[in-house]
Amino acid sequence: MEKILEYFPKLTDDQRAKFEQLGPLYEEWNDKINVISRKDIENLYPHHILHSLGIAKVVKFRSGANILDLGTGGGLPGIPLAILYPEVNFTLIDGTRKKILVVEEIVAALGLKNVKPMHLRAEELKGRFDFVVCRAVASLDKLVPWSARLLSHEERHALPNGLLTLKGGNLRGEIKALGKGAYVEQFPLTDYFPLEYYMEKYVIYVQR
Ligand SMILES: C[S@@+](CC[C@H](N)C(=O)[O-])C[C@H]1O[C@@H](n2cnc3c(N)ncnc32)[C@H](O)[C@@H]1O
Repeated sequence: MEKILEYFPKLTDDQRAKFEQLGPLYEEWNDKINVISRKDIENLYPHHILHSLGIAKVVKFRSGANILDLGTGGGLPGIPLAILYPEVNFTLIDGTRKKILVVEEIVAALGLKNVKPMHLRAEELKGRFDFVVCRAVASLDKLVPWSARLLSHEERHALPNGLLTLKGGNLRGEIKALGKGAYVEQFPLTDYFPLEYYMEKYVIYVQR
């Protein structure tokens, strides 16, 4: 929790309380349904919650924005972002029913009113969003077409609507495979969180 407070020092009491509740909730649910590597659950805050919030360092979502978390698993990055942005609407989808059950339980326990969990594959979803966010779901050549048809044409952020995905390692091949038509920007997470764990971890932005 200290790392969250260090890099997000302006949290309200309510946000802080909700982030504090996340630890015990994920521990409880991860014992029943594996949504976070059991080896790494002790690093929930510095490795998973802070990682999810990396997206908020790249773009500040505006009040009333609609954000899709594609392949949310147990709610990452969507739940931490929904705590940080209570005035933004989050739709969290996953193709695996039991993972959405965990999201539903955590959202209910936190009393988050701005999160809509749905058991659905991205290819079946209808709707329009300002940004599609995701972590550890698929290669860019899959994520880009899945998200492209779901992005709204109405622009209301400093960054044009697009895909924001958390990825790591050498991404040159994946980015090259998208071809010259795609505008891609790579934001190193060490710019925001100067920690060894975040070396070679990025937010990848692909413009609609
Ligand atoms: C490795 S998990 C990552 C979960 C979460 N984003 C995280 O970082 O903890 C990938 C998830 O993406 C989901 N997924 C993969 N392709 C999908 C698709 N086309 N539509 C919806 N969910 C998908 C899988 O069911 C799985 O739960």
